[in-house]
Amino acid sequence: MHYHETSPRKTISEPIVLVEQLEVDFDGFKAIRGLDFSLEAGELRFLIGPNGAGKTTLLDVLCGKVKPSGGRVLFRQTDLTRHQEHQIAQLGIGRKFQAPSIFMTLTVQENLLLSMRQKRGLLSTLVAKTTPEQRSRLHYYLEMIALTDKAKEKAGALSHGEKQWLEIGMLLIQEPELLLLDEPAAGMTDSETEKTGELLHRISDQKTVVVVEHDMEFVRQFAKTVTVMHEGTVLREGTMQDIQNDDKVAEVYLGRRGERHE
Ligand SMILES: Nc1ncnc2c1ncn2[C@@H]1O[C@H](COP(=O)(O)OP(=O)(O)OP(=O)(O)O)[C@@H](O)[C@H]1O
Repeated sequence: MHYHETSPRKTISEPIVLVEQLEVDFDGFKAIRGLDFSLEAGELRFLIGPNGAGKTTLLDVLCGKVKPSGGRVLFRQTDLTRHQEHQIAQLGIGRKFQAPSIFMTLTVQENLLLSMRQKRGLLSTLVAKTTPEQRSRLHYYLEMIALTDKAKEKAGALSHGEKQWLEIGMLLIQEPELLLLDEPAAGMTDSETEKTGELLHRISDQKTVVVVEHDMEFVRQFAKTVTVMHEGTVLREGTMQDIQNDDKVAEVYLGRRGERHE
């Protein structure tokens, strides 16, 4: 049962995301079945679970890429199921996909400026004058993604990890309230992975962040609250310690690992 059904409303803060009895159907296959999920503003939430559990599909629903066949999806008071993907982005939900969206021949700072202007719907070109407000926003996010020293370098010359941070910066500069990230540390070196974890914590000081992650070491190190998904629904939710000691979670992972010889 959902906590808000039993708890008096005044004792809890309003969730930023509330998903109730979500159903997603792909040509008769139920990828999400009766899923309940909620997020408080300012959370850093990790989504884990075996392959095919529905993690990516849940992010796809939250950003409007996939339309549910049933249930409710609220962002603040807005019913997301009634909105298109671009409208959801305007509402303040930013999604980072695996495919790169940076312009390799432009500099780090030009990429960030383009992203900032896109949000405003201006047809500005790169030669347009930056306002002092834009400049200060640019510097702020360059610092946050630790690329200030590389602001004038071509994005194509960045390391894999730095490119990922630039992508995150391009989302952040549009100032979404909720950020959805799919395996943000995939393919990174140990040191880049560490820095990515720290970046996620810095971001969650101001925004709500959901991270789909397979790297359990990364989750152990940086997760506060973890949601474990299995077969299209939530299996468990809690701290990493709770999750690690849970028999059902172990069964799901071990069973799967056994099958697949991973
Ligand atoms: N467009 C689609 N059409 C049909 N089936 C799909 C589609 N997208 C996902 N699925 C199926 O839905 C289920 C959930 O997929 P999803 O990608 O959400 O899982 P996941 O937990 O993100 O898995 P992984 O960890 O492997 O990324 C899988 O069985 C997948 O094959």
